[in-house]
Amino acid sequence: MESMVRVENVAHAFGEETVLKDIHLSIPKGEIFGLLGPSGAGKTTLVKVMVGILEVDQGEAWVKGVQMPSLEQMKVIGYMAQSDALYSELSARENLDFFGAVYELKPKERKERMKAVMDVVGLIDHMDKPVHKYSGGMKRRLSLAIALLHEPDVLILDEPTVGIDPMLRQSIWDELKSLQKKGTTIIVTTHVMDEAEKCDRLAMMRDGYLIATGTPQQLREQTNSETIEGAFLVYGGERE
Ligand SMILES: Nc1ncnc2c1ncn2[C@@H]1O[C@H](COP(=O)(O)OP(=O)(O)OP(=O)(O)O)[C@@H](O)[C@H]1O
Repeated sequence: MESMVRVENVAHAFGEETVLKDIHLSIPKGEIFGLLGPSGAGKTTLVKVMVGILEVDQGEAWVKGVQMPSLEQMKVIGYMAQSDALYSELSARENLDFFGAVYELKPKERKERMKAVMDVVGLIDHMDKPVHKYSGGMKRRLSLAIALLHEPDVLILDEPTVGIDPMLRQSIWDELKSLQKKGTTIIVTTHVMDEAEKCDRLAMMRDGYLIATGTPQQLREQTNSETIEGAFLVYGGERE
C-alpha cells in the first residue's frame, strides 16, 4: 500500500537529552494512526519531524513521497499543534481567512470551507468573536478547524480533543472517520484511551523509543490486557 508518511532511522537530541531514538514508521494512505506514550516520551517531537518543523540530527521523514522539511509539502498537511497558534486580537473569521490565504484558497472556496469547518467544531455562532474571548476548549476547536480548512491529505493532530467535552469529542471523531473514508490519512497523539481504540493502528512510545506498533487488538493481545489502558501500563513500564 502507498505510504503517506514514512519515518526512517530518526534520532534527535535536545542538548544532552536524546528524545528520539531509532524511529522507523510507515503509515499508509487512509489510516488513522495513534501515538501513545507517557508524558515526555517524545510524541510531540516525532510529529514535529513529520510536519517538517524540526530538523533532526539523524534520519529522514517523508510525506507523500517528498522528503521533509518542505514548504511546498505543507500544503498537503493539516497540523494542529499542542499549543494554539492563533491571533488572539483577531476574530475566528479573520484567523480562518488569514490561514485560507496562506493555503491559497480562492475567496469563494475559502468562504465555503470556513463555514464547513466551523460547523464541524461547533463554532459557527462564534465566527466574529475575538479569539481572546474564546475559552481554552473553543481555541482548541478553532485550531482544529484551521487544520481542516484546506482539506489536507494528511492530518497531524497533537492532542486534538484536550479540553473538549465528550459530546463534541464524539462529533469530532465522527468527522475524522468520515475524512478517513474520503482517503485522508490521520495521525493523532492522545492520552485518551477510548480515542486510542478508534485508531486503526497505534504506536506506543517510551523514552524516545517506539516500543510497540500494532492494531489496538494486537497490543491488547501481546500484553494480555483487556483494555488499551492495560496495554499502555505494561508498555509504559508501570507494571510487569
Ligand atoms: N524545544 C525543546 N528543547 C529542549 N527539550 C525539549 C524541547 N522539546 C521537547 N523537549 C524535551 O523532549 C522530551 C520529549 O518531549 P515531547 O513534547 O516530545 O513529549 P510528549 O510525549 O509529546 O509529551 P506530552 O504527552 O506531555 O505532550 C521531553 O523531555 C521534553 O522536555
